[in-house]
Amino acid sequence: MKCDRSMLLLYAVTDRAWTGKKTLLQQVEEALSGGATCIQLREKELPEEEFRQEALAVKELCRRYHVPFLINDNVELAVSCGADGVHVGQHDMSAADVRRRIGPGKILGVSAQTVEQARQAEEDGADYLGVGAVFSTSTKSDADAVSHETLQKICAAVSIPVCAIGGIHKENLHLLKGTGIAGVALVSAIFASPDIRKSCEDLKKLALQINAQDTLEALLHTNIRGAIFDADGTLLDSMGIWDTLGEDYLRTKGKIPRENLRETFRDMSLLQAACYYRENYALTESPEKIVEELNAMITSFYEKEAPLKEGAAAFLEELCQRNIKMCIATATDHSLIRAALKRCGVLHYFTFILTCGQAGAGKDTPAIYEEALALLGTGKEETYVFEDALYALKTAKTAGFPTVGVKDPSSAGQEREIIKQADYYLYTFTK
Ligand SMILES: Cc1ncc(COP(=O)(O)OP(=O)(O)O)c(N)n1
Ligand SMILES: Cc1ncsc1CCOP(=O)(O)O
Ligand SMILES: [Mg+2]
Repeated sequence: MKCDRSMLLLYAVTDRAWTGKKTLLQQVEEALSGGATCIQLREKELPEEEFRQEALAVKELCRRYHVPFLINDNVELAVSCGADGVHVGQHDMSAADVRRRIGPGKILGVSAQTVEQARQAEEDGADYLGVGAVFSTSTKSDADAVSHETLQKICAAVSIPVCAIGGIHKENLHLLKGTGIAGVALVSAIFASPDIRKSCEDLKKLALQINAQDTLEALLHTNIRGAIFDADGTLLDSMGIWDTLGEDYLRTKGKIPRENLRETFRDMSLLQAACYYRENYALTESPEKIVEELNAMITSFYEKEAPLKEGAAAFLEELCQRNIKMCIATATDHSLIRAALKRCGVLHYFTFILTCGQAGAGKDTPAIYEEALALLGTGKEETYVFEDALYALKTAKTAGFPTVGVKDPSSAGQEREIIKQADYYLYTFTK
């Protein structure tokens, strides 16, 4: 029995701290009946012979449920009792030595906290990685913290499946959405629960939802029939223009910007920004002329530069192959978005471009999404709204649309909330 991604979906790692009136064997059976997809026997203090007897009993139980049975740390016991595999960490026997000892047919799980360790483990013959602690945990006092960014990087760096571990429970499991993990490994959320079977059932449902086997892949297997895409920050890597536009403009006038002018575009209209530059940098042009020149720079950016996000073209093609109707819903000028999408070679995927101007309202109300939906002619529950901005995503979600959050640096401060709110979260369009 070798490892595949589905084995890691709901990985129960034992701990006898909470057996109470039950035996560990009974607890493991409850976990199996609740849908655990893998069992790891983790005994840190049990005398060797008791460990062996227990291992044999748990092995038989797992056989009945056709679920892989692994032993933590003790490689010799895993070999002698015929377990399906063994899990070792960075301070245990080296992965390469374990692989030599157990042979090619047994499952080898290795803990990794960094990309380097992950790559090394794969090279040494690991079948899967356990990465954590991804949240704070009191189950393992010496566990190093692993950020979600590192978890995501590890998933992208290796081709073996990865499960997250450490402090995961029902309330925070969704935060792992989109990291690329195949599943979650849990100790206390399962074995400290008064109703292990029910907890496993609930956790498995959540794990299935966030299982980013590939979020893109998962999305394609939903009921999706229509897709409403925001443009800036979602399909186009265009938000950066606002960071530099003010400074770039002043430089064209031979002025040296004294400050970061990003706020002038975030908090002011173009006309207000023009007046601000005029007053603070002694420009002689009228505010209207400055607006015209700023607009020319913006137009040039969309017409000549604004790039498509990596992988977006291939994703749109996949949606198109599946006959999914697509449109754009944007607050930006129609002609600018059209020009950028045309230059990037993806305009033909969209039935139409709808702007907030045309809908008569911004994305703080659902008018644009409702109008786009009516024009697409698909059902609301099968029409997914793709947005990078939290406020827009919330509007669509509140209006009853399934939502897909798309990562963009401009929304970095809101990322956690977007992940929480969105039904799916795309860190990237690349597979
Ligand atoms: C699935 C899984 N992932 C990680 C670990 C941790 O292993 P390790 O770092 O060796 O720590 P201990 O569990 O031995 O205390 C694990 N056991 N399982
Ligand atoms: C074994 C292990 N490895 C990293 S964190 C951890 C403990 C996980 O336990 P819990 O799920 O109760 O936080
Ligand atoms: Mg260990």
